[in-house]
Amino acid sequence: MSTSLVIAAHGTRVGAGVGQCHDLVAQVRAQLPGTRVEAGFVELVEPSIHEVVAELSDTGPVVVVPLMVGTGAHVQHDIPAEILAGQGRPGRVVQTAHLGAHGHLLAVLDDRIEEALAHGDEAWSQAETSVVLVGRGSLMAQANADHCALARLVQERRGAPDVVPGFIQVVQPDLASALDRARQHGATQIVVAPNFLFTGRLEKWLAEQSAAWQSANPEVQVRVAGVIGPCEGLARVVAERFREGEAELRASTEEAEGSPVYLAGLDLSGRRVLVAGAGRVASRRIDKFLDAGADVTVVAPVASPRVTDLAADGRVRWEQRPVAAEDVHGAWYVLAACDDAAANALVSDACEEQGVFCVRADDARAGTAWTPATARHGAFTLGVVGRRDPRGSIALRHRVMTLLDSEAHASEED
Ligand SMILES: C[C@@]1(CC(=O)O)c2cc3[nH]c(cc4nc(cc5[nH]c(cc(n2)[C@H]1CCC(=O)O)[C@@](C)(CC(=O)O)[C@@H]5CCC(=O)O)C(CC(=O)O)=C4CCC(=O)O)c(CCC(=O)O)c3CC(=O)O
Ligand SMILES: NC(=O)C1=CN([C@@H]2O[C@H](COP(=O)(O)OP(=O)(O)OC[C@H]3O[C@@H](n4cnc5c(N)ncnc54)[C@H](O)[C@@H]3O)[C@@H](O)[C@H]2O)C=CC1
Repeated sequence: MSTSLVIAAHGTRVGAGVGQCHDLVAQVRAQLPGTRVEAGFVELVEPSIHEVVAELSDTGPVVVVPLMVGTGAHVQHDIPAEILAGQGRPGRVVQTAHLGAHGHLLAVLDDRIEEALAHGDEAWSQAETSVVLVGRGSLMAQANADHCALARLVQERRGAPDVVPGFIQVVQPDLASALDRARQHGATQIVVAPNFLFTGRLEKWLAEQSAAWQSANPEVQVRVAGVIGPCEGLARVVAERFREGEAELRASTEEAEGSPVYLAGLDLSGRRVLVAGAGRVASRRIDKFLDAGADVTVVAPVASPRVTDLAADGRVRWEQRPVAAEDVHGAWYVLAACDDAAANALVSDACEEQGVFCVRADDARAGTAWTPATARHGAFTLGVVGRRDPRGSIALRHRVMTLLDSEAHASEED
């Protein structure tokens, strides 16, 4: 079932801003062919986020990407509440991170500043121009701190002399104070760059406040850069957030499904096991076959020292040649661990035909058995097998063994 994308936007009273948002939605659609992409709005514009979430989550999983440059009350409270209100079955809708200081967005901010430098009676040089980067301002300290960090990132990226953060509402420094600071730092040319997504009332206030400050400070020249606007860079960040959300949904579905294989205990004693390949992977598994009393035949042109020793001691039979389909005859269990996919395929095909379980070390899905991560605990063997995630199995085994160890130490101290 394909996953849909809801772009959770703010909304504005300004029609042109709504139009830009719809343009962006079209650009995101072009980036994600085959994915249904719809916009929902926190306020001022229809439809609301919960309406869109309700409609799309009816037919499948949904990723909600907050179309917000910073984290704030909308990202932390309003959008989650809208999702709760809209989702039918829980677990099918995820909210991703907001846009944040993504590299593509930094590049777009850079473009807008460059456009302002080039635009006007004369081109300004980057080295002689300071920037005031204007954010919206939030009641949440973290959002404001993120904006200050963003200003620093813009400065490092551009090598600009000075990038001063300022806020259009709620907190200090407001735009006029930020411009004062830039002037105190020695600026004679300043670009006011809004970190706003689309045109709207914030952009209008920004223009008015910049003009007012300019007339009070005629010795300094001020230019105002454009908003981020609907553009490829922004669309790419949204598409990337969508893919992150999809991966999160996939992981949680997989978690709910568990491992696809059946974990069995095989009695291999005296039974023939064929191992094709005698390298690193084969060697670590052969010892476990021997522990279970198996009659092991190894077929490989080159063997590890471990296998050579075992063969010299007569504990395994090693046939020094490439493996053949006939080698599977009479085997109860087969490990294909050659570093050659064609050789492994030849073995797993023969096993499939003869109804013999076969581990494909190079391509689990082409085989019919998987090796669990194991550990001994007294008379018991623990086995962990996952969703084709050996490192996850190793990590879980480690956690279990650490718990068992700490239990043992605790009982020693008693
Ligand atoms: C599906 C499975 C089928 C099977 O082989 O049985 C499988 C498949 C594959 N593993 C691959 C890579 C690695 N696997 C390990 C390690 C272990 N792999 C084991 C089991 C399994 N591995 C099966 C069930 C997994 C599950 O639970 O989901 C362990 C637990 C048991 C054991 O091997 O005895 C053992 C821990 C041993 C211990 O510590 O005791 C390492 C680390 C290392 O070798 O040092 C790497 C290197 C890279 C990395 O770290 O990721 C590749 C890509 C190969 C390629 O690049 O071509 C495939 C192929 C694929 O996924 O299709
Ligand atoms: N499932 C797992 O846990 C892991 C699987 N792998 C996969 O397993 C494969 C083997 O890995 P390693 O043991 O590290 O390789 P390795 O290079 O140490 O050993 C390869 C062995 O295959 C043998 N071989 C090559 N062609 C053969 C043929 N036609 N017939 C019989 N034997 C043949 C070689 O002689 C050698 O003994 C890798 O290609 C990799 O894809 C790698 C790491 C972990």
